Amino acid sequence: MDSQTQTQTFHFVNGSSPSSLSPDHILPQEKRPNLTHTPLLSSVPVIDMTEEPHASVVQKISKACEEFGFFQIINHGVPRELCDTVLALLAAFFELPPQEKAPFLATDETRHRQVKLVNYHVKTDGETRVCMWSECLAHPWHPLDDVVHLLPQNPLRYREVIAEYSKEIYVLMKRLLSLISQGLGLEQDCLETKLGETPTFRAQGNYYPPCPDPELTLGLNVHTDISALTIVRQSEGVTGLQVLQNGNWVPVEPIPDAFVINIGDQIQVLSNGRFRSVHHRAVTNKTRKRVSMATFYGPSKDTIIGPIRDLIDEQHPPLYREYHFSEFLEEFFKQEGTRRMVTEMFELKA
Ligand SMILES: O=C(O)CCC(=O)C(=O)O
Ligand SMILES: [Fe+2]
Repeated sequence: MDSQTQTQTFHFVNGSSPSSLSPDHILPQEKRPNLTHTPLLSSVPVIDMTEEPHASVVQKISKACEEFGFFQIINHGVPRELCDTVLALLAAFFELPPQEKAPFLATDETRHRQVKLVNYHVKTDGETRVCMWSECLAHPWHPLDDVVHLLPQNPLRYREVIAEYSKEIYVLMKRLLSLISQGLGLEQDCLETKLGETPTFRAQGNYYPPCPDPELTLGLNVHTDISALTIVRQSEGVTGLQVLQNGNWVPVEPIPDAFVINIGDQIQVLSNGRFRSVHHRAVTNKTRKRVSMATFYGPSKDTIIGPIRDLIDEQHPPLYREYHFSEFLEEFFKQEGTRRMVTEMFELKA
């Protein structure tokens, strides 16, 4: 047994042990992952960020965003040790005794807190809540100065290491936004400008303990990311993230020292549907815990989002209407627990 295998120390924040699957984690038949039907043949493209010429990186990213909405990057310049430390510290936080995690737990009253521990759920038949097999720690990642004192103090180095990681991710995020803009045939700074001067920077650390019966539950329910762009660092050696591709769930295999990048709903709209925000989910596995750190970049509430004018012509009429991002968020919260149809609400019907 290696150090990844056992997770005896993990307890859900409500004190329950992950060694048995309580009824409140069991999904109704039609929402279960159906793992035996997962094809292993194809996965999302892997792009070497140092490849020459530069135009070929732009072209590969653009193709991946059109076809998959997801890709992985290697040789990205972020120190590997730093990323490993982030995941190790996240794991250490979730493996603290429940009473130490409890102050971070979001309740109905505290759900607007900047820093919060969330156990997501799905609402089945209107009211019944099924809990996901995960715990998530959500907080801003940039700028950190205003919130660093609200982040966990245990493990001891969490604040300091997140601050360092945040600097690296900031540089990478801007670089990716520029490459994606170029892939759309736009000026390098176009997407960053359209996403506004005061973007929203949210991070979510996800912890999935080993699960006694992965067929009956999910780590994270099917969703698209409502922001613009996501950078995910995932544990090595454990598969869990799956992406919907032509009606099949395709695993995003962990590649050493890679980041998973995905397009969110706002770039789908800005690109007038050319780049896709794709449904994805996290499944669990029987023997190993899995940890991931997702960092999101999105607009602020008062930013106006709509298809970029340069991408619209007679052959490409606008597919979406313009909206304030606050409207998008309102719709998102209204649809909580149901099938995600937020982007559809802003579609212009021919
Ligand atoms: O755990 C993962 O790899 C996926 C996380 C994710 O989709 C999210 O946090 O939005
Ligand atoms: Fe996601």
